[in-house]
Amino acid sequence: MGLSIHSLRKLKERAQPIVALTATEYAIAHILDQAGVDLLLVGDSLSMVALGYTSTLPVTVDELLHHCRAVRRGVERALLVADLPFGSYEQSPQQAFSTAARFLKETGVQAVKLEGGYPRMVETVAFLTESGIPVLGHLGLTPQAVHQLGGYRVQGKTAQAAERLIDQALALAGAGAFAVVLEHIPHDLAGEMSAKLLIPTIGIGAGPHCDGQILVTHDLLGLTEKPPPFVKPYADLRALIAEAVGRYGADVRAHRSFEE
Ligand SMILES: Nc1nc(=O)c2c([nH]1)NC[C@@H]1CN(c3ccc(C(=O)N[C@@H](CCC(=O)O)C(=O)O)cc3)CN21
Ligand SMILES: CC(C)C(=O)C(=O)O
Ligand SMILES: [Mg+2]
Repeated sequence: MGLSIHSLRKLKERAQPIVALTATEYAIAHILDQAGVDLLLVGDSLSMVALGYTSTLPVTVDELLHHCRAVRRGVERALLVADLPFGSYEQSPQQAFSTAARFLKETGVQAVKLEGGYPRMVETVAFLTESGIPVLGHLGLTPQAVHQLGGYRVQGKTAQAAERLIDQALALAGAGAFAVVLEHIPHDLAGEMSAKLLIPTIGIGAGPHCDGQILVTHDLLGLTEKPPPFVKPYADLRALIAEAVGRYGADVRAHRSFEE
């Protein structure tokens, strides 16, 4: 049996950090799952890293469903979560339910993530969880609101904004969210929120005091041309791929055998 939302809660209770990453397709997802990642998110960031758009806004429900089906075939152990894309859930709890139900029915993901909090998304999270759909919250830098926020800046810097984030996180937990992503907020604030909440926090650019961490896999592996400033690169696959392809090209052009 793979991990469930309850396994994540137990990890928090035992003070064991949750390891999370994004997944976009079958082959890499299989490697990440076998490597022991606890949670895999088919994030709408694939709009940028896999589809080449300049924001997360253009990716459609049908495109994300396609990626979720591919990832699902590669994942046995990790809890599999799908981002609900911009425009597919904000109108009403009913719209969110219809979209989320498609993800669960058509792809086999176990939960959905949506961005935002007070007051509308709290109501939506309650509606989904009461309908049996686990929801991962997402507060702080919510990239689908990039035009509202005026860029991908740190959020929650003033005392008032910090207070508001804490209130929203508590409200999402009260509405039944099984965990919440905290993106690009001050590290001490993320620590305070992690201590106040019974549900796990999963940070990205939010410091080491969260109950878990998530990164975009393309950033971790060094496949992104200009990754966000909070990413520590663990590999340089761009260089590795360029070098391998260079050697292959040299073999081909020299009529060298490349079969043995
Ligand atoms: N590949 C990738 N990785 C991510 O982590 C990611 C995405 N894409 N797409 C959606 C959002 C966008 N993210 C980002 C992108 C840029 C910054 C960044 O450069 N921040 C600067 C200031 C930018 C500004 O003021 O406009 C900073 O110093 O905070 C932060 C988060 C995080 N998310
Ligand atoms: C990085 C995470 C939190 C995300 O929302 C995404 O990849 O779309
Ligand atoms: Mg996302």
